[in-house]
Parts: sequence; C-alpha cells; structure tokens
Amino acid sequence: MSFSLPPIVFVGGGNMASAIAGGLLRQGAPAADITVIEPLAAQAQALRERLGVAALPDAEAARAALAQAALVVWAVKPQVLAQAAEPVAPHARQALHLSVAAGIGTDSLARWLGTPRVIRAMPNTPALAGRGMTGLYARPETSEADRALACRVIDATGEHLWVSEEPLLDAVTALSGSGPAYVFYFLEAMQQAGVQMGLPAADALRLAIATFSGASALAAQSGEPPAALRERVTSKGGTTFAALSALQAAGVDAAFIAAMHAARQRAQELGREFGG
Ligand SMILES: NC(=O)C1=CN([C@@H]2O[C@H](COP(=O)(O)OP(=O)(O)OC[C@H]3O[C@@H](n4cnc5c(N)ncnc54)[C@H](O)[C@@H]3O)[C@@H](O)[C@H]2O)C=CC1
Ligand SMILES: O=C(O)[C@@H]1CCC=N1
Repeated sequence: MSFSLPPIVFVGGGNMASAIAGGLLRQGAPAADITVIEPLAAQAQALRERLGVAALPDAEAARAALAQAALVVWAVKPQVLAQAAEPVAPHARQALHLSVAAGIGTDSLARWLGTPRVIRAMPNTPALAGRGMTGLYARPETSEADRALACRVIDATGEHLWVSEEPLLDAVTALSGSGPAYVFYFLEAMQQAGVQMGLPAADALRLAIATFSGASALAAQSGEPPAALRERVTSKGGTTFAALSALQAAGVDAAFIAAMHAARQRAQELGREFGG
C-alpha cells in the first residue's frame, strides 16, 4: 500500500515521535520521507533500526532535510522546546509546524519558529498501538491544506478531535493526554484486588483489561450515556451497588475530578514556565 506524504522532520525521537512515525510507516509512507533529529545516540540508533528512518544528531546535520520539509513535528519535552527550536527554526520557515508538547502555546511557538503556520496537538500513548486520541488546535493563519496535512499525520496513530479555542487543549491534556495513566492506575488497583481475592496475577490483569476495553466498546457502540449503562450493571441490593457505595463513601469521584483539574493546572503552568 502506498501513502503519499510530503517530507517530514521530527524534532525529538522519543515515545510520541516513534508512535507517529511508526503509524505513518505502517500506513505505507516511505521511510525516506521521514527524518528525525535526536541527540541521544542510542535512541537515534534504535529509530534507524526499528523504523528505518534517518536519525540525525542536530539541526546542522539535518539542514538539507529541514530545507525540504513540508512539516516539522515538535516532539520534545516542553522544558526544552525553546532551546531545541533555536537552531532548527531558521532552516524550516517554509514548513508547517505541529507541536505535541504539553502546555506550550502557539504564540510562543510562532515567535520561536518565525512563522504563524503552527498547529498544536495533544496525543496520547495508545497512539503506540494505533488507538490514539489526539486533540488539535490550529492557528487562524494555517490553511485548509495545512490542517488536512496535520490530520493525515495524526490519523496514522488513531483518531483526532479539533478544539475551537486553544485553552481547551489543556483540558484535552488533562482528559485524554494524561488519561491512559488513569486507566493504568485503575488496572493496577483492580489487579491488586483480584490477587488479594485469590486470582492469579495474569488472570486478574486479563479480566481487568478485557473489562475496560469491553465497557469502552459498549459505551461507544450503544451511544447511551455512561450513567444509564452503569445503572444497568447495578442490580438493586446487588454486588455493584455495594462496590459503588464504597467508592462514593471514599469520595473517589470528587478525588478524580480534582486530579484532572490538577493536570490541567500543570499544563497551564508548563505554558507559563516554559512558554517564555
Ligand atoms: N508521553 C505522553 O503520554 C505524551 C507526551 N506528550 C508530549 O510529547 C512530548 C514528547 O514526549 P515523549 O515522546 O513522551 O518524550 P520522550 O522523552 O520520550 O522524547 C523526547 C525526545 O526528545 C529528545 N531531545 C531532547 N532535547 C532535544 C533537542 N534539543 N532536539 C531534539 N531532540 C531532543 C530526547 O533525547 C528524547 O528522545 C512532550 O512535550 C510531551 O508533553 C503529549 C501527549 C502524551
Ligand atoms: O505527563 C505529561 O506531561 C504528558 C502530557 C500528557 C501525557 N503526558
């Protein structure tokens, strides 16, 4: 299968870059169209071996690729983005820029990159399994073709959802960006309880994973609100009622909501601290 793609440069070759580049390659994009700037030699070597893409140590080595790039994907930590942008930006002003960094606003990005053609994305790690969910925000200076290119790249890792105002991306970060960690946290707790009740650890984990994916599939397929689906599991005076009463008594819903507000607040702080 062939998947035509203009040349792309990734800045940062960690989890997120691997997920997006891996998704593009799975869809049939030629490895020759993908270059990664990754200063860690071992990480660069792993990218070459696993994905077959060019992995170069810095902007100087990637000058030719940057000059030809239609898209530059920023996949470094928010803390190092400004510093990473400095040597790259002068060589890639013609490109569309797509940043996955949490919290860093497009005003800062446009300033550092010397172009307003900037789109922000908030993906999540299920992208590594082709089941990602990504929130997207485009600056008004981007064209329809720019937005279509960003969608094609992101859709190689799963689904996308556009938000109309940039601050909503911090809410997406708190919900689906950090969200896989909440699911893993619940999986750990469910496995632990299963083991306490005598189940082998592997069986407890299998039951927990199948329950999450089955319940999610049912919620997606039925289109019913989660509250209605929950009530259908909860027989009067039954086991689920006992469990949900214990969760409520422990204030789990309030704690969970507070946790998500903390995540959004941290995204806002990252923007202030490292957005410059
Ligand atoms: N991991 C996650 O669940 C998600 C992460 N993000 C965002 O994605 C971004 C990347 O996160 P990960 O891929 O998890 O991080 P990571 O640590 O796996 O990858 C970052 C890579 O950037 C490289 N790097 C450091 N300085 C550089 C420079 N100056 N130039 C080029 N590369 C440089 C590092 O060596 C590292 O390999 C972050 O900004 C994060 O906020 C967004 C959504 C979800
Ligand atoms: O924890 C973080 O900061 C990143 C952003 C969303 C998921 N991981």
